Amino acid sequence: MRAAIKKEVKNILGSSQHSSKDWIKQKWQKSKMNDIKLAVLGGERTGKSALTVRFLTKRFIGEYASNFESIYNKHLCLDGKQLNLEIYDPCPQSQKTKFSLTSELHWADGFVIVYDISDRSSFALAKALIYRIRKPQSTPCKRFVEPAVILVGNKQDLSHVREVGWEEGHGLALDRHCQFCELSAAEQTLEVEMMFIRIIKDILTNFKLKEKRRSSGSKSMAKLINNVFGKRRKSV
Ligand SMILES: Nc1nc2c(ncn2[C@@H]2O[C@H](COP(=O)(O)OP(=O)(O)OP(=O)(O)O)[C@@H](O)[C@H]2O)c(=O)[nH]1
Repeated sequence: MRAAIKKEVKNILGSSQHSSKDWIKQKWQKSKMNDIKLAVLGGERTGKSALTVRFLTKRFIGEYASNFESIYNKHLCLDGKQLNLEIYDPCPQSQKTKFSLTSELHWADGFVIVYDISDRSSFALAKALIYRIRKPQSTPCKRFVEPAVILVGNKQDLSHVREVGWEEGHGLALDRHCQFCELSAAEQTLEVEMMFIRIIKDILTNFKLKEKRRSSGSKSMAKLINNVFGKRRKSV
């Protein structure tokens, strides 16, 4: 039954299921400025697939197969710019074995970290994931730009059984320099769309910052080379 639903979603989206091997190969391909890679991570059953599918199809299907990881592709136009979006939706097994996030950190330009407001343990996991993503680099690099992150408290329609307050989510996001929102994949289409647009815009801002640092880095290198070799030539 679940597999049939997944097949339906796949047909709607033109998504691709990848073995871990394929995915690892893809990570090292050079990204272009208009290629955006987004990883949706979080605890089990928090609604990662529901949010992704809601964004891509505007539909809420209710049950999603969770035995394989997927990368969905979407072409979109934002502020007049054509973008190729890839969204990685892991399966619970892959998340359990890959908590180090090494591959995800290399692959993704941004992260949507999801917890369920009616499940405190999912908030603890979201917190751990954010701390991992925001962990200072072991080899600091001037050109390094922190990946864009949005913390999402899903299942807002279950406020009557809430275990995590809005303030807690907001506080964690502020503390770790992330965006934050609470919403319901089950009941809201626009809010889900706005959430994805927010993170995509942050990623685009990061791209510009990286490009600026790269070009100022190569200018200073050219200046340095000129100073060293230029002077030497004069003295000969
Ligand atoms: N009430 C409510 N249920 C939701 C919402 N979003 C998802 N669900 C339900 O939560 C369950 C898990 O949703 P999924 O989208 O499969 O969650 P997931 O994080 O992708 O799950 P795994 O990949 O299996 O860990 C399903 O029964 C969904 O119908 C929501 O906003 N409100």
